[in-house]
Amino acid sequence: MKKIISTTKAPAPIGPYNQAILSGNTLYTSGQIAINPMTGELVLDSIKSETKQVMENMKEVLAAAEMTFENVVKTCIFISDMNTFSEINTVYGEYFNEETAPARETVEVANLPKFVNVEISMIAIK
Ligand SMILES: C=C(N)C(=O)O
Repeated sequence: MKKIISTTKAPAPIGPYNQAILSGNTLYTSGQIAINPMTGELVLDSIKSETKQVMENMKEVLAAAEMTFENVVKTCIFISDMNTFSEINTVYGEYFNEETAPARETVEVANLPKFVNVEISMIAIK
């Protein structure tokens, strides 16, 4: 069974995808970028504020599926510049308990939608 997860508390999709799909007990989120859902504007002031907006958006997507970061088992971080890795980790780490943090990969990519600097997707289990 495939259930579409949707919330106005996170940015609306900017293409032909949904914010997340729940399949059984598993939630597959789309990649979040730093769009402020209230204004529709990108938050690109600093890599830290950009990462925080991404994580806040993701928190709302998880909440729409009645989940939290505690449910997350895997994440994928796409970044435009590996030199920002440390700052992204600092913000990202504030959302997870170090001992139960999910599996993850981080990859530098040539470009991201809307020319943002970071995009994060997650898989979570209920
Ligand atoms: C932002 C996205 N997740 C996308 O364009 O696929």
